Amino acid sequence: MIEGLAVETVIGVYDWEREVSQCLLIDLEMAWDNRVPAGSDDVADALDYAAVSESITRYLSETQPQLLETAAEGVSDLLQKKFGVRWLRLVIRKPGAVPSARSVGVSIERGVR
Ligand SMILES: Nc1nc2c(c(=O)[nH]1)N=C([C@H](O)[C@@H](O)CO)CN2
Repeated sequence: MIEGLAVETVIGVYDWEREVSQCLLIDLEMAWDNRVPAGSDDVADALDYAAVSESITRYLSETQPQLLETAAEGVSDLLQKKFGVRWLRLVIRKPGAVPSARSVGVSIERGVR
């Protein structure tokens, strides 16, 4: 699980948004058989949350999508292909995008538990 991962990137549909960096907040739940790393005590058997966090940050910094939906589907594909995650629930929030709301964002669930 990863909660509140802050990623700075260019994100948004308006012209002014293509000129600035904004912060996204990411919450992520992922299915993984934790009995294997618990038995081996080896991070190589675990879903390394540091590596996952770094990959998400790099991916969003490089792709600079317009929509949160595009960002969410791209991150989901990345995690399934690169890390073999078979199920995930992902929330991407864009704080401040709607000033009268505490936060707005998208939530997706992909794969099979
Ligand atoms: N469903 C979405 N609606 C909107 C998005 C989005 O990514 N998904 N983005 C914007 C703008 O970029 C907005 O965040 C600027 O404040 C508007 N609606």
